[in-house]
Amino acid sequence: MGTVVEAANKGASGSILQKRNPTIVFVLGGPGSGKGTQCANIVEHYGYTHLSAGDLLRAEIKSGSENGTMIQNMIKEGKIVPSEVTIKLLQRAMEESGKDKFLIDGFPRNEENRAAFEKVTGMEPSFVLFFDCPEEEMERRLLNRNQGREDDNIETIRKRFRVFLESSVPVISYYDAKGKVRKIDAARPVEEVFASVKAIFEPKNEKVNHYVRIMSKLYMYKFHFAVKRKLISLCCHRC
Ligand SMILES: Nc1ncnc2c1ncn2[C@@H]1O[C@H](COP(=O)(O)OP(=O)(O)OP(=O)(O)O)[C@@H](O)[C@H]1O
Ligand SMILES: O=c1ccn([C@@H]2O[C@H](COP(=O)(O)O)[C@@H](O)[C@H]2O)c(=O)[nH]1
Repeated sequence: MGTVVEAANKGASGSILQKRNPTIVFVLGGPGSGKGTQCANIVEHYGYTHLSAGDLLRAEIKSGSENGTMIQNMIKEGKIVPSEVTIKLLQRAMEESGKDKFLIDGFPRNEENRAAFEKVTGMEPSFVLFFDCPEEEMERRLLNRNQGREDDNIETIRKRFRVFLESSVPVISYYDAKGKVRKIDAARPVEEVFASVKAIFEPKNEKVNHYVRIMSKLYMYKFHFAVKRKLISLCCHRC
């Protein structure tokens, strides 16, 4: 049995998902910046499927998998779980969902995660949503989160901040150089942050709304199908 990257090299992986040509948005930001909170809002308003890499890893521990102890130790230390493990979980969740619009929250955590994901799945994110928040605010939020997470203690939180700066910020810089980062000031109240998030997701909605409006108008006028297609292509050149 080889690694997921070896499987990708043999062309054995990524194909089912790739065929569906899914939209992928990576949601990044420091621990406690509010990624999960805002993802829930995006799911509600824009119909994305939310996949939190951290949640998938925690579920893997609970399932009693052979990797459980290793994952638990990594999380306790704020370290990054090997790409193989996280990518397999993400791929499985995407495939099993049957959906085609994903918010991948808290991944990729380092350059190796990023390169392996792109190689294994053959897919890149449409864009990266980056929640920018000062450490003091993130620390306050994590210490008040109260969800019984083993890594929400001051010692692990400090380690997670260091890993974020050293390993995850370079991933954000990589996508920034490609013009794919949408940065949000996450130090504001939840509703204000979501107003900025909406502004990023709205243009796509506009495009769909525009198409739906045209279709319903043409349906009303009972045009011949070929004429409808021509009119849509002329009218939707901006889509
Ligand atoms: N804008 C905000 N203002 C104040 N509190 C917030 C805000 N956004 C989220 N919170 C709270 O901060 C805590 C952390 O938020 P959340 O779990 O969404 O962060 P996260 O970035 O997903 O964290 P992690 O990376 O550790 O999983 C939660 O208790 C949440 O209710
Ligand atoms: O891609 C990932 C995502 C998470 N981890 C580990 O899990 C914890 C908690 O992650 P959250 O995103 O805060 O839920 C993180 O500190 C890592 O130890 C990972 O290794 N890889």
